[in-house]
Order: sequence, then C-alpha cells, then structure tokens
Amino acid sequence: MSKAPVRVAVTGAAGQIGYSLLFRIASGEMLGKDQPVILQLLDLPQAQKAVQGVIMELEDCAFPLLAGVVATDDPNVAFKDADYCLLVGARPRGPGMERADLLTANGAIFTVQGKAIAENANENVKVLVVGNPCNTNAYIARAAAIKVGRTNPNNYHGMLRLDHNRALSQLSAKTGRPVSSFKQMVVWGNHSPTMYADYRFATSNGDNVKALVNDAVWNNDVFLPTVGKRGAAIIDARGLSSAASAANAAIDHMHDWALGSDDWVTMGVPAPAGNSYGIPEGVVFGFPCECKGGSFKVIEGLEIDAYSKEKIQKTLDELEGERAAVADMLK
Ligand SMILES: NC(=O)C1=CN([C@@H]2O[C@H](COP(=O)(O)OP(=O)(O)OC[C@H]3O[C@@H](n4cnc5c(N)ncnc54)[C@H](O)[C@@H]3O)[C@@H](O)[C@H]2O)C=CC1
Ligand SMILES: O=C([O-])CC(=O)C(=O)O
Repeated sequence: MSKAPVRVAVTGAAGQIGYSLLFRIASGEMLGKDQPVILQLLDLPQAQKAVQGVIMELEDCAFPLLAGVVATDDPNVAFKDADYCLLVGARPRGPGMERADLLTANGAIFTVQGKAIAENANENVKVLVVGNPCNTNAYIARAAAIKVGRTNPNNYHGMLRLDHNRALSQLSAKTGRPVSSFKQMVVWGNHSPTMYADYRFATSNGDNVKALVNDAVWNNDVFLPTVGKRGAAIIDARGLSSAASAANAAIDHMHDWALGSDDWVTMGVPAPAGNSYGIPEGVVFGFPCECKGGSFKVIEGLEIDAYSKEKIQKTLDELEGERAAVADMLK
C-alpha cells in the first residue's frame, strides 16, 4: 500500500535555493522514493507571481510523488499541519547594514514564523533553518515556539551541513581519497567563518585522517579558512551566494534526520542541558550527531584538546554575541 503524503513547508520558495530544493524534495530525494509529499510554499506577497512560475515548472516535471502544492504569503497557512519546515527565506544583508541590523530584521521574521509553526504544524514537526544567520534565526524561532508550547523544542535546527560537506570535499582533495571514504567529520559552532571543522576523529577506509593529513600548518592556514570562507568565495566567483550546494545540504540534513544515517552528521541543534562540551543549553550549535529512527542525538564525550577548545570558544563567543543582540526581541 502506498504511504500517506507528508506536508513539507518551504519558505523563500521563489528564491535561488528554493529553485534547487523544491524539485529535489518533489522527486523523493529528501524523504525517500516511496514517500509522497505536499509542498506548502511561503514567500512574500511581491514574490507570489514568481512562486506561481515555480509551481508551473513543478507541474511540468510530472513528479509521481508530488501529491499537492499550496502557495501562500501567510505563515499560518504555510505551516498548517506541516511535518517538515525548511525556513530558507530571510532578509539579505543590504548595503551599509551592520550584522546587528541583520539580526534584528531577521529576528522579526523568525519570531513570527516560530510562533506560526508552533500553533499550526504537526506536534512532531522537524524544522531546519537555512536563512542566515541560520543558528541565531533557529534560536529565535525556537524561543518563539517554546512560548506557544506543543512542538518539540529540540526540533529547531540550523544548517551546518554545507560546512560539513565542504570540509569532506577539501579533505578528499588534500588526501586523494574519495569523499565517500570519510566518516566521523565534525563541524562545531556557528555557520560563519568562526566555525571549527574538526577531523581529529575522522577516518578514511579505517585510517585516522589526522595522521593521514599530518599537516598542522595546512589545517590552520588553508583548510579552516577555506571551509570557513567558502560562502564568500562563491559569492565572489558567481556574483550570487551558493544555492545548489545549500539546497543539497538541506536535503542531506533532513534526509538523515528523517531516515537515519550510519555516519556521524553535523547538525546545528539546541545544545542539550549539561552537555559534555560546556555549550550553554539551547544555543543552536554545530555538533556531531547520530540519526536513527526519525530522531537525532548529540554525540557526547569526545575529547577536546587545547587547540580545539580555543576554536570552539571563539565560535561560541560569536553566537553568544548574536544571542545578546536579539535578547530584547525574545522577551
Ligand atoms: N545555512 C547555509 O549554509 C546557507 C544559507 N544561505 C542563506 O539562505 C537564504 C536564502 O538564500 P537564497 O535562496 O539565495 O536567497 P534569495 O534572495 O534568492 O531568496 C530568498 C527568498 O526568500 C523570500 N523571503 C524573504 N523574506 C521572507 C519571509 N519573511 N517569508 C518568506 N519568504 C521570504 C524572498 O522573497 C526570496 O524569494 C539567505 O539568507 C542565505 O544567506 C545561503 C547559503 C548557505
Ligand atoms: O555566505 C553566504 O552568504 C551564503 C552562505 O551561508 C554560504 O554559502 O555558506
């Protein structure tokens, strides 16, 4: 018997990431080739015509798994009964806009959306924030959702998977080993240049990757800046920010969360109370996670050496600064 359709809400549906993401969700790459989906698309009123164009193209793909599409500018409609929410739409940084202005502008969007999700979505909804600054936007949405209750506060995530995938690709280039040979990669912290991509626990066909690379200067001066500043390098080359790779990472994050993974995956998740890394509870932070049976768990107890401790503290300090900048909005 075929499965009942699930509802997937996507915001910023008319944008560049939406243009890659929606077709892959509808083709079954996110939730499985046997899982019908209903897409619930949210964008601003002025983008509704463009959303209609995307819907025409979705129709023209004749995807067997696409069981319906809803287009709206109302978050309460977009998140109604949603099982999965991908929050891609966000206010981009404009000329002369400081980071604090960006945080405030997005704070307004994500408080409204977090509340609308908590009031309307399925109680077990899984939420992934892609729109930047994604960790803090997820933190804001979660805080607004907690005020309403109903949904699971652990299920508000920020997307670190693009950083994880970028790190794998750089390691593959350095070692000459295929990307698929690497296991147990971790990216700690904020989706920003302060993130700490950490391959100390990683293996490649059973070999320890740190020993294989054996190049602390490359790690510090090439690998970390390349992964951390990859978004800016893509904007410089393309004149637009990464889109297909961001959509791919969102598919990977949701796929593994929903269907499980036999490898560690980096997820930006609310720090669990009393975690072994000393990250304050609720800060949305990149952690190594295990995914099984539709749920995820932070992998606790990994050894943190002095170099790593410093890097983790730096990215945490940045996130704490962002948290302080939006604190008034969350009262
Ligand atoms: N976390 C990550 O790894 C990555 C995050 N991003 C971020 O993803 C976001 C989207 O990127 P693009 O698709 O390239 O941007 P885009 O500008 O092409 O599209 C954004 C869309 O969101 C819509 N939008 C704006 N405010 C909205 C709201 N309140 N509700 C619903 N829709 C709204 C816009 O009308 C537009 O259609 C940006 O914030 C970008 O910085 C991009 C790449 C990687
Ligand atoms: O840098 C940006 O604006 C887009 C982004 O988050 C990335 O590509 O990692």
